[in-house]
Amino acid sequence: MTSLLEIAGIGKTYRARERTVEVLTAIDLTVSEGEFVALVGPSGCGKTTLLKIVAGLLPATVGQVRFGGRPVTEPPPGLGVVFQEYGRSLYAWKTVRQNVELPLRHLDLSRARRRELVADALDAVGLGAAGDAYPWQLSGGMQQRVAIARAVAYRPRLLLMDEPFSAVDAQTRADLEDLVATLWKRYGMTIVFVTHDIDEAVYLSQRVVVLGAGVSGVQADIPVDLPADREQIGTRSSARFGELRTRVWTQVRRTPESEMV
Ligand SMILES: Nc1ncnc2c1ncn2[C@@H]1O[C@H](COP(=O)(O)OP(=O)(O)OP(=O)(O)O)[C@@H](O)[C@H]1O
Repeated sequence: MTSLLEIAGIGKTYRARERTVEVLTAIDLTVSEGEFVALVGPSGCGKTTLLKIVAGLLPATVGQVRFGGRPVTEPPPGLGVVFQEYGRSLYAWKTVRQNVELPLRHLDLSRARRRELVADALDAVGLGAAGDAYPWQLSGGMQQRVAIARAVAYRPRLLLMDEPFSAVDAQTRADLEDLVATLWKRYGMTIVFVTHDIDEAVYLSQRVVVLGAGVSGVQADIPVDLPADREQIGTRSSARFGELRTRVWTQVRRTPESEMV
């Protein structure tokens, strides 16, 4: 597989008045085209910071990110992002359809093609009938489906997701996890998924990357050799799932100040 994303020697130090905080040190990570990678680590270890650097939203202090072979210096085309705070990422005064269509307006597409992509994305997330609704008329889980539809309508090569399901109830969360797994296969995207939830990381991904607080480099990179077809009850109750979650937990707990839930 060819590598789509190359993170090389990334370090980030935040400087605020007299205080400096070194958040990331010497992070090297390569993600292949089509891979699903989960990123976990204790609270404050810099997961969101790393995602923002990869997205071109924040400059690194040292190191380089390459996406599709090109250095990332600003948000690159072909990259989509879904954050936790979906409520704030949707425009309340625009309909669901208009929200999903918005990023497509920057692309050189005919109106008919744009409409086709929006309809396909809304169907894919199970909201084919909700195009005329406004976000505030929808439940939290449905709003997050809109945010996901908006990202996939754009057909990104790489989708970055930052704790996208931490604000929804357990049942909705399970449904959204399965939705993302289906979309990943359907669109052939590469996904980097940040989560606090180790079981979620193992359930969804092909590889779990552990970042440590105050640790130089990636702490662990654990392949998830579960069958490709996963199912909430069967997969999570398998012996191999249990072994993998224990391995990831052990790595996360090795880091000081662990605050994992
Ligand atoms: N703009 C900023 N200025 C100064 N410090 C910052 C800034 N943004 C983040 N930090 C600090 O950097 C550290 C890492 O934050 P970040 O949000 O990347 O971690 P995280 O692993 O995603 O945390 P969580 O799991 O709690 O979301 C934290 O200590 C945070 O307080």
